[in-house]
Amino acid sequence: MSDSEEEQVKQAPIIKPHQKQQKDFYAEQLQANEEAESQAPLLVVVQGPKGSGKTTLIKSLVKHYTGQKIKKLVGPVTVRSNKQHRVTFVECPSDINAMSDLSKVADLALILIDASIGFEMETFEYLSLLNNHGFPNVMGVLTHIDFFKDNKQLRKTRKKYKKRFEYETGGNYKLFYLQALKNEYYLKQDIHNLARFISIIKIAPVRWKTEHPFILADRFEQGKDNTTTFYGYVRGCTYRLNDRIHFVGQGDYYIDSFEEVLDPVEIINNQKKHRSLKDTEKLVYAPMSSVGALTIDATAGYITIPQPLFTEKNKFVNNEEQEDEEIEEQEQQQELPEGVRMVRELQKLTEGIDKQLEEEEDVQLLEGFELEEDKPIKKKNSQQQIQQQRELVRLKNRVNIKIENGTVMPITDTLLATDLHELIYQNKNGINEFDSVRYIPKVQDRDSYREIKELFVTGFYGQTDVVDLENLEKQIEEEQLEEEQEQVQEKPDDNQKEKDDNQKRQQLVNQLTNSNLGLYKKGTYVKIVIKDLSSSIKDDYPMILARSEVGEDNLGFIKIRIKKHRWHSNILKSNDPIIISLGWRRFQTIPIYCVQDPNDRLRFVKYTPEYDYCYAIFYGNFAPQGTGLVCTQSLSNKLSKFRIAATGVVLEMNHQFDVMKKLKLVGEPFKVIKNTAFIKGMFNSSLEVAKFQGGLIKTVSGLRGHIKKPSKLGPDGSFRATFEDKIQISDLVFCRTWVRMHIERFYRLITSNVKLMKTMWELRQEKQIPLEFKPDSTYQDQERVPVKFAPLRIPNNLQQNLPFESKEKVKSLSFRERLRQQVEKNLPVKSNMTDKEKEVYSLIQRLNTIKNEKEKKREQKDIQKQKVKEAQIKGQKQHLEEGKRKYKQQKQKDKFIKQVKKQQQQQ
Ligand SMILES: Nc1nc2c(ncn2[C@@H]2O[C@H](COP(=O)(O)OP(=O)(O)OP(=O)(O)O)[C@@H](O)[C@H]2O)c(=O)[nH]1
Repeated sequence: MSDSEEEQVKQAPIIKPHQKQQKDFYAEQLQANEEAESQAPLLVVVQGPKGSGKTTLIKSLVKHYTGQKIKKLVGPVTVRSNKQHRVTFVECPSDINAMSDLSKVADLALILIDASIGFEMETFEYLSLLNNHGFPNVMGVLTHIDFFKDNKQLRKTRKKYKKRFEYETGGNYKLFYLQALKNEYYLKQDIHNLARFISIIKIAPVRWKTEHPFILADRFEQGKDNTTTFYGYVRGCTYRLNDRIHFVGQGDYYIDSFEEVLDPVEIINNQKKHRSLKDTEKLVYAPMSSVGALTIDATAGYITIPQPLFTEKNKFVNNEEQEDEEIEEQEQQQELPEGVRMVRELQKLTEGIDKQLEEEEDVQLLEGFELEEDKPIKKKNSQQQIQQQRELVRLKNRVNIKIENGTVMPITDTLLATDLHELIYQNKNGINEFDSVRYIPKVQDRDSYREIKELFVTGFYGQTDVVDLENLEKQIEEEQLEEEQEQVQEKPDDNQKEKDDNQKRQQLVNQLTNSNLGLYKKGTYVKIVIKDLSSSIKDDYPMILARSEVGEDNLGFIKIRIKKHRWHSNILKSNDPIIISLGWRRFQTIPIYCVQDPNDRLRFVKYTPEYDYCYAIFYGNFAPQGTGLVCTQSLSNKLSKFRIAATGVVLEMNHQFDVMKKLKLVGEPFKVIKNTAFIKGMFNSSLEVAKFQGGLIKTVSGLRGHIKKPSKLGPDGSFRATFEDKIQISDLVFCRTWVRMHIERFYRLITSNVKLMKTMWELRQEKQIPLEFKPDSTYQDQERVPVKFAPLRIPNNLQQNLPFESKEKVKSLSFRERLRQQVEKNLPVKSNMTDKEKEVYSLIQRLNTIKNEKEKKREQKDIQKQKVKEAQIKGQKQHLEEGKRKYKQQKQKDKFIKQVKKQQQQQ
């Protein structure tokens, strides 16, 4: 061994035996956990709009898996799909609460789409709910395809729906087609394909469920002492028992008792490889529905026997009719299976078989066959039965029966078939059981087999059929050999046996410790008792009992990222109540919306943006970061508009959040001395000024300044401020401030009998209050007078010190300019013109003056005309608006009066 290798060996950790044991133990535990995890029934939620075929689909699937027919479907239905796999089907009502609850628990969602209508609003709502509560596996199912008679149109529609479904679900999920209905069930082949897909589907883990155990109750009972008992499988993950439970949609309750009970649809744990089920192993568990003839309600179970099987025929019908009916019945019975026919005939009997046997000698046990020789053999319907008859008669003529003491008794002609059984099997222990399939008595040992064999000796005693006996012996020997071989094969080696024993023991220990520690693994069937349930339970509504996680029932402020749903018609308003579905709980709260400024300040916004994200802060129960949530505005199920108002995700939880609203204080200067200005109108008292001392202020023109001290000049609340330059007296001065917004501590858990807070809109509608008119809030035309600034005059001192570039230059003036200056300064003007030129010049001047005057007048007229026109238009507009307002008010009044009258009439 080289040095490096030696070093490696030295560095490698030494695994001690007890460490290995521990490692093995953990590996086993892990494996056991994995096994247990796979054992919870797959929860399939069947969702779709009204009349899309949800019930029909569940019934068809149950019939496919178990052969059982469900008459009335209520609540969850669990079926055994194969030995290791169970499936629970739940129908999802169109109620938004039920949809939201079931979207949180589904392993697989079957989304039904009625092809004759197309995608409906519920489908999009449910997809949105699934999206925000951790997207589980989804599958689309297209029903009502038989609505399309034209093949081309059908193909086109299927393609269109497939494309849309893929777009909505992200392209990873399948869309199944259910071609048609046959006898109120979908076609076998379609259902077979769908069932196969359900059985093999790999379930994507949803984070919420892997951390939050729950029970979807499939049965409940209400006791006399105000207790309610729920039964269901533990799902999600291992249930660690605590003293409280959250009944989704009902509230939190203390657990009275919680225990494991017998699983109604157990997994079959045998080692055989094939997983398919025998008929006897097929099982459906639907305690609230009526399956086949069995109906279970809260207090009792009933078996329904179809009408024709138990009603006695009317005895007073005339004979002809009766005969006709009998013929009809016979014809019907010929089509029925033999077993059914026998049972029906037995039901017709007015007295017991024993009595009939006593009274009559020729009672038939085998139909169409009489053992009495005198009587002719009756005509049979089927060829097979005739053959059977002949063989039996032949047997009867030849048979001699050996009785136990060895004597041979010849058969009498009148021997009854019933006596045959007694004669053959009398006093034989262990051979009374019949294998009804093969008609071979079950035998414990070889001797008894032989004894029975002797009973079937044909002919006289002594002339036994030697070949038969040999065959039989051979057969027995072969069977024994086979049995031994099987035993040898099945016999496990000692190690394996020991391992199995250990495993069993470990399982038992685990079970005991788990139940003592209050751990209930996923897939355990449990019974939960809670007391004093405050409201009644609807059995067609999902009953989800979730573990109350520590901290999740605490209340505090939560910051979420939220986005208005693109299909919701209105934007959301701050301080308007909203219903939020977060975690297991649904509650009403009052959020305020905000956005984040670059300096991390949360700035209040009155409405949510139309297409963008913003933040919302509300008072609610805590949920882990990253949990998705869905907001709705009401619980009403009117489908007039898209019910999901917004969706979001939890970002942060805290006892308080600072959401600030911008507030601009405006003031006017009333005295300006150089860079100092005295400002009024910004504050109401000198105390307020003292609070803002040192604060930053700004003029409209952009000059910055500081608030100095309260001033005695001017009204109360005036102050002295300094600016970086002298401000104008006409300037406005602003002070930008922020006000902390109050977030309401309002929280109302949604239960079945909760009263919700109304939104402003609802209140206005109810009380007929029109929108408040604020004249200040309306936009008005602004008339801005242009400011006349005084000409710039630079003092001589300053001008002398200025650099040459900025100095005033000596300009050479033109003749005209010089003239104007002379006129302005009243200096005598030297004229070079002749008299004639002067005359012409003065004439031109006069004409110009006249022209200018005329133009001036025309301009003034035009302006006046324009003003008149504008005034006319303005007047018309105001008049129109006034008219509109009055009309609206009148309409609202009429509506209100009508409602009042209606209410009075109803009273
Ligand atoms: N022609 C045709 N009829 C169908 C199909 N699927 C369902 N139906 C019929 O549609 C009707 C409604 O079916 P249901 O299974 O009760 O539908 P649902 O979704 O459970 O209805 P709700 O419980 O009212 O929400 C029944 O009369 C069905 O027979 C289909 O593919 N083709």
